[in-house]
Amino acid sequence: MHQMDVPEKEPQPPDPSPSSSLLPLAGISAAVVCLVGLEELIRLHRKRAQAATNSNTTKDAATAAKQGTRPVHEITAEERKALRDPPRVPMSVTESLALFADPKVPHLYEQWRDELKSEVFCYQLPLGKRVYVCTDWSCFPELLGADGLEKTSLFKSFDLRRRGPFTPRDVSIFSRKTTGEGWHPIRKALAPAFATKVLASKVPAYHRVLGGFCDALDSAAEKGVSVPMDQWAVRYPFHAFDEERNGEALAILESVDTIFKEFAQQVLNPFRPYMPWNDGMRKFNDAQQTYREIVQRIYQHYLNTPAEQRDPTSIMSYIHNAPYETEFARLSDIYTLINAGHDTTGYTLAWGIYHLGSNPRVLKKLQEELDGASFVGPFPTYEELSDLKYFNACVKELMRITTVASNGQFRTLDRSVKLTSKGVDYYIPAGYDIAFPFLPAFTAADIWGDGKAFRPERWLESSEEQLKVYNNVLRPFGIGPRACIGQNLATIEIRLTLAGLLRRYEFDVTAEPEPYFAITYKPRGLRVKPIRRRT
Ligand code: HEM
Repeated sequence: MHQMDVPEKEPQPPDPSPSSSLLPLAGISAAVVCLVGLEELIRLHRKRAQAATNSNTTKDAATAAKQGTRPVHEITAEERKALRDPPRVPMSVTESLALFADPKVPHLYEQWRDELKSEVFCYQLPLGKRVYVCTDWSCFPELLGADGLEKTSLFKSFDLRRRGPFTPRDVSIFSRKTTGEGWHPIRKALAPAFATKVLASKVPAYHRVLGGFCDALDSAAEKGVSVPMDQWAVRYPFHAFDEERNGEALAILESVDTIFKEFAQQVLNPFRPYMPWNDGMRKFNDAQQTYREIVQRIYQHYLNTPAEQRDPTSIMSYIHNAPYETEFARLSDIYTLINAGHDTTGYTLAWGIYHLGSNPRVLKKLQEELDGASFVGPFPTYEELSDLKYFNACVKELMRITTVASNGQFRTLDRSVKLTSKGVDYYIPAGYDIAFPFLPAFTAADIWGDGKAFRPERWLESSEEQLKVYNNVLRPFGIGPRACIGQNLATIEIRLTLAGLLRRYEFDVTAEPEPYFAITYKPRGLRVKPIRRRT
């Protein structure tokens, strides 16, 4: 039997214990570095990035052409004069600090856009950091497409952390560089696992998971009690690896808040990973330790399965066979796929139940369509759902109005760019991060009219021209080479589960959700009472 050599062979972690005699010294040094030197370091770094982009334009273009990577057009001093600086959100340092701890950021993008009357703007963070924001979807393809910007290095914070030195070869598919070595071979090796044909062949397994969800809802319905749907919906997504390990996956998700909080802190202070005495870092490290063990168990379970019993088309088999540079990167991908796959689909389902539970008119129409369709088994299959027009419109509307990846795509400006929005040419300087949030674009009044209303009819009654615009804007899985690898899995999962549940139950919303952003956009606190339908 193949035994895993991770993490036994890993270097031991630096001792995070507060009793270390070096701790006070380390604390003082880090504090000095953080408080005095950090701003200067960041300023110098930005200056260097800017100078490098300015002086290396021709060299970069030649190298890029040679390597098959993107060419870089740098803005000349002459061009720069004609460009406008994006407006800045008026905000004090205290306000910006509070902002990063606030889980409602996606809404602020819309608020700022309206207050500043501009789809392109920036906000200042402490320590010389600045984040640019573009809410104008028509600018997305140029900067997120094939020759677009690189993912921000901040995404590394979402990776499984190695004990001891963490190298660029250890990061997951999520945070690897698009242009370097490593990302393409792994992405190519994993992509077949997410082909619709492969996923559709696993529908019987998905139905078993759905059956478990229904058993739990039946029991709640019999007792007449309400259930916390935000928590339940993440419990039942079809597990990316195998049905038995669902509990393990959940344990990872349970501490997603810890990761998010720490991520937000690291945006403000990139030295935090080197401050193991800090309480937030300590919790983060504890969570990471737990995750390393869980992910290791999940992979070991696969390795312990005799080869002839393994499903060669499972995601885990593809991970097992992919050409990872380090064994740790393999584990990091298992972790990333659980994180990226479970929480997103789970909360989309929870939002779906909320929207349908609180829109009796829409639910009635949808249930009439589902009742009128003929399904062979107790739950619909993927193919059986494809022709249900109103159902399809409801799913689209759900992916739009409370899109779970609400903050969209986040990139680093490795060059200065000209961004044209609503007829104005803006200058965005190299060295900063730029956000392309989805929620403002998916609900904008100038595109959707009543964009804040859950109205599936917009997908059925609009002109062809209008639908073309809608479909261009609504890209909840992102665009470009880094768009979501799991979008087919998510789509199948959301469709099968929603149709399966809504044929069987009415959902009485007993507690309204509080929209909450922690990596994804969640209906926190949503409670619903399931009521079995008489069909
Ligand atoms: C409703 C469900 C989902 C939504 C809305 C969603 C959305 C997204 C978006 C917008 C991105 C692009 C991020 C960027 O470019 O910065 C992304 C990337 C990614 N997603 Fe999803 N996702 C969903 C489900 C899934 C599932 C089910 C999986 C896997 C099991 C998954 C795995 C990934 C991975 C690995 C990436 C990074 C791809 C790369 O950088 O090459 N996602 N997702």
